Amino acid sequence: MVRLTDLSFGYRNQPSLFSGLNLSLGVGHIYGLLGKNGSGKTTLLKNMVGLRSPQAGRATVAGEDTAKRRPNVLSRMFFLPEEPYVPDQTAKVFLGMNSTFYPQFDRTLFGGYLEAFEVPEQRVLTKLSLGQQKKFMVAFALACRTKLLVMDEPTNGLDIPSKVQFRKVLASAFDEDRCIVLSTHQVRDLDNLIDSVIILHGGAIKLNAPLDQLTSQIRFGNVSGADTADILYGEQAIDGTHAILPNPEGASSKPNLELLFNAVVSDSGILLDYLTTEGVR
Ligand SMILES: Nc1ncnc2c1ncn2[C@@H]1O[C@H](COP(=O)(O)OP(=O)(O)OP(=O)(O)O)[C@@H](O)[C@H]1O
Repeated sequence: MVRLTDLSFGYRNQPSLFSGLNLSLGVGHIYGLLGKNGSGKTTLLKNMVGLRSPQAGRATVAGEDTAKRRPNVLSRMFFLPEEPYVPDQTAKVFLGMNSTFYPQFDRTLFGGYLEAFEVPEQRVLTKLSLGQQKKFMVAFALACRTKLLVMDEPTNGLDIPSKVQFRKVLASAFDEDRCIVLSTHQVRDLDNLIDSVIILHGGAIKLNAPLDQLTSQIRFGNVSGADTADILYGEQAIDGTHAILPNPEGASSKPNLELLFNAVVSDSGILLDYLTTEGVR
């Protein structure tokens, strides 16, 4: 569905952010793109959807270069920026002007999402609070039912109940024909929501793997004392060492995204080397 091939990009008069980057994303997945502040997540997503043009290499969706901004490609994807712009209009006027670009837009679903987010439908959009504006745009993005949906930091600015609602609504909107990409630097926000993780660090994709494939090869758990010998990565805590371990017996464990992220961006390459050996990366 999405393919970045040997992609290089840097802003004018700045060092290159990516050089020869490759990434392939398929339908039927909700990807979490994780990276530190300033690692280039937004820039990567903008290259993906054609809002920035690669200096070398290609970004394609369904085989077409997104930088060409062809209408038939644009109607199949939706990019929601971190701080979406809303016009000084009512929802009705906004929908009239924008939903026509998306042939699969579903008005009933949209109304249901707004209700779930408790966003009033009659108000002028600029009169909504920033959180309500964001939820309005999330509802619109989901209701467009595009094959590719890319959301940059979708949970930023949402209160805790809204984050819970966001998970529910997104899970209900997902189907096997869609590819959803969510970026965040707040790793915990994506817990129990994504099925695949992409980690961007140092201008490269350090990891791109389904969580079930990861947990078949590694185990997340707490260990203490003598058990620490096998650890691929660990962090000391009050209740022992929160650890990532080899998983030769294929035991099931709940992925700890924060620990995984810290392990991948740490200087220790032990976990990544292990995953390479096990064929997960
Ligand atoms: N329009 C721009 N012109 C020049 N430099 C930019 C521009 N936009 C971003 N940058 C720089 O590119 C780098 C990557 O920025 P980007 O916004 O892609 O990172 P990010 O991972 O999304 O960060 P965050 O998690 O803080 O949102 C940063 O060093 C940033 O200062």
